[in-house]
Amino acid sequence: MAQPDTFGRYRVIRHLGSGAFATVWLAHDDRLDTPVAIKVLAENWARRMDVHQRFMEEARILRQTDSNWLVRVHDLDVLPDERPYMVMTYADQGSVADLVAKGPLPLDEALRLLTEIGQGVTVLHRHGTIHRDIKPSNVLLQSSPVGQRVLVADLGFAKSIDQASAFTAAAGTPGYMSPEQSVPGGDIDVRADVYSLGAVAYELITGRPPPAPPVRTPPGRIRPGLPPALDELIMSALSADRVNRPADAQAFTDRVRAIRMTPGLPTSVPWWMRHRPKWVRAVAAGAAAATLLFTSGAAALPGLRFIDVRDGSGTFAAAVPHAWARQQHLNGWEPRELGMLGGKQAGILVATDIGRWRDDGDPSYGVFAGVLPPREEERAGLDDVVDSVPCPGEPVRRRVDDGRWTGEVGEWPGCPAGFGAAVLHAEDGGGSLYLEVRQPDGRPGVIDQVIAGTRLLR
Ligand SMILES: Nc1ncnc2c1ncn2[C@@H]1O[C@H](COP(=O)(O)OP(=O)(O)OP(=O)(O)O)[C@@H](O)[C@H]1O
Repeated sequence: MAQPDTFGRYRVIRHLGSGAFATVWLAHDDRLDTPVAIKVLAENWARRMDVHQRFMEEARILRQTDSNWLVRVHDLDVLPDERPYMVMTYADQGSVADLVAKGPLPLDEALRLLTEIGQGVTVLHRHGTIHRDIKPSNVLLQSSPVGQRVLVADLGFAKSIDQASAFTAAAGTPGYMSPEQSVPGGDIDVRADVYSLGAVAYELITGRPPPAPPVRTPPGRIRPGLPPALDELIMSALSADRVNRPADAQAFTDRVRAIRMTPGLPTSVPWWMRHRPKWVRAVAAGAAAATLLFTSGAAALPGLRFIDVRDGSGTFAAAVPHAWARQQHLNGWEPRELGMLGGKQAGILVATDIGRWRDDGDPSYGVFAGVLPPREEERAGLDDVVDSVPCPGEPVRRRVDDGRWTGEVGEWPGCPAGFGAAVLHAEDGGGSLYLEVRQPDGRPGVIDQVIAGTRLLR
């Protein structure tokens, strides 16, 4: 596709991207001295009357709504070959899809974005329009004097609420699309957009879109420590039956705003979710990391062979079942994720699939062990961690006192991921550890075996 020099009075600078129906160019309005984005209908669609009309309709809706939360259309014109083009606000900071491609977002940022996206969709609903294709790549970002601003874009599938219950072709993007949208001719209303808002929320928080409906794994299972009200809101928005969703974008956004006001919201992204690409490299480097693995001298459970794994700083060694040690992250952890004081400490995570650590829908087997910060050592106990554990109910507790460690173990028998945790203090005063074991088949004695083979090295 050759780059045109101009569209009317707008001087073309470069190609920004192409979608299924249109191409978007960055151009400059020399008269007003400002950059603009120009969307031109693709040649192969220009003669399809329905596509042509939809393009014009998108431009009209964006012009009429004229909102801070939606891409603004400043002009609409036609090229000599009769293809229409619209002149829009230029979003200079990419899209929300670019942000989430780097991993889950800090909670405060995710909630801010959700509030602004919800405001944009609310404007559409008030205007009598259903967007029908809300997804991270259709939410653009623009810098402004007061910080980054969200612009909901791409109304190519938008429908007027009055017509939506009449014949409606199936449209939307799998993963973000409500179940009723996948039925051709199915009647839809504003709650289809509420489903998509729930799907975007799910992705901002967990780093991945929700599974196909019906969605059964709440985001809090993947990212523990979320306010329960947020888990409830996202799961209700993702209800397969729209009767159970918030009534419209306004109702959804009001609830996000209320959650943003909750005191003491955890802000940072849990350490195990932050560096996914690094873990993948750690797996690739598995052979090199073999120097860190030794067959454990500890007496093993029948059928389960244990190996020693040392953390990258050489602070401690832990015994873990050999079959679980497919992926390793050996470079420390952030005890702040458990609400504790202090910065980064030595820690390891060894699991069958680190990306699914704490995912109850499809759990992995694994062991996490991390050194507790010195100020926490004296007072830390199981009570300090139960709220961060991704399992319902109370644990079955028992004391540990094996000559090397004293402390407390908790096991959650009702938890589908077979979850056990321990807070341990070295009897020689050398330090303290937090330990998690996940084993969906719930073999008894595994956590004791891990504890027996775990020791501080200095
Ligand atoms: N106002 C804008 N400012 C900056 N970039 C934009 C703007 N509008 C669209 N783009 C970019 O142009 C590209 C094409 O956008 P377009 O809306 O045509 O299609 P799409 O959303 O990528 O795909 P589809 O419409 O098939 O879902 C995208 O990369 C989009 O981010």
